[in-house]
Amino acid sequence: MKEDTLVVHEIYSSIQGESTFAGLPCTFVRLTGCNLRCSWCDTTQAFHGGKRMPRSEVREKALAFGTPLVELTGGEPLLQPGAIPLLCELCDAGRTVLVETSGEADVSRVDPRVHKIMDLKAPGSGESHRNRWSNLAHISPRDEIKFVLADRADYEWMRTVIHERNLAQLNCTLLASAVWGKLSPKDLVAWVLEDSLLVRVQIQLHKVIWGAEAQGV
Ligand SMILES: C[S@@+](CC[C@H](N)C(=O)[O-])C[C@H]1O[C@@H](n2cnc3c(N)ncnc32)[C@H](O)[C@@H]1O
Ligand SMILES: Nc1nc2[nH]cc(C(=O)O)c2c(=O)[nH]1
Ligand code: SF4
Ligand SMILES: [Mg+2]
Repeated sequence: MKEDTLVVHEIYSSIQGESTFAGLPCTFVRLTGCNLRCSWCDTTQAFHGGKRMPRSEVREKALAFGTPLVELTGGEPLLQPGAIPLLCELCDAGRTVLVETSGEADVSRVDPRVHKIMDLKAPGSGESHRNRWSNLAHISPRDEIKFVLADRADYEWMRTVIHERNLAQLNCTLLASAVWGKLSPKDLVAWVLEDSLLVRVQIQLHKVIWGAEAQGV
């Protein structure tokens, strides 16, 4: 069955660099392939290649790192049918499980125990038209919606989306992140304070620690 194998770019442990889990030891399972091409994507190396592995092997390799926290990312992890049962099995194994997803893929079948970290792609990504707005119906208070912003226009788009889609009613964390090297976090913080906007500004911690070019961290 096509759910029995996964094409994997890498499996490694590091410090979680994003979301409200930032700073915690975490094992990352990064799947290969993505159907979007965000202009500023920092993981283009995961678009192609990878190694096809039995799902059981992916699971056991991830669990063997021993961290209580495990994240499935990519590429776009939810493009592979095996991602859904893998997330479920990692939860069954007692781990806190995160999935980092683009917001284009359907999240309705993700196990409710999983914390979904879902991007809403702003215009600067070039992929804003791909946002699957119906995904918002599957966001619970344990999930996090992330905006990665390239400029002031993206910030204003986020502000409009938060108000017009009434995202506060979802009771989930709203993350605002600057595209690394493009938008100054200082500017982002100033705008957030000016508007008293209820978002959590985040900095990609792994890039502060190891630099923007480091891979496998
Ligand atoms: C590489 S993506 C993989 C998961 C999924 N495809 C997605 O877009 O959420 C992981 C996260 O890194 C963020 N990201 C990618 N490039 C970035 C950059 N240059 N600066 C800040 N965040 C970036 C994405 O927006 C996403 O939240
Ligand atoms: N350390 C670290 N934390 C991360 N959190 C989300 C990441 C991702 O690429 O999805 C990521 C990553 O690439 N590295
Ligand atoms: S959806 Fe994620 S992996 Fe795909 S291009 Fe955008 S940031 Fe990169
Ligand atoms: Mg990353």
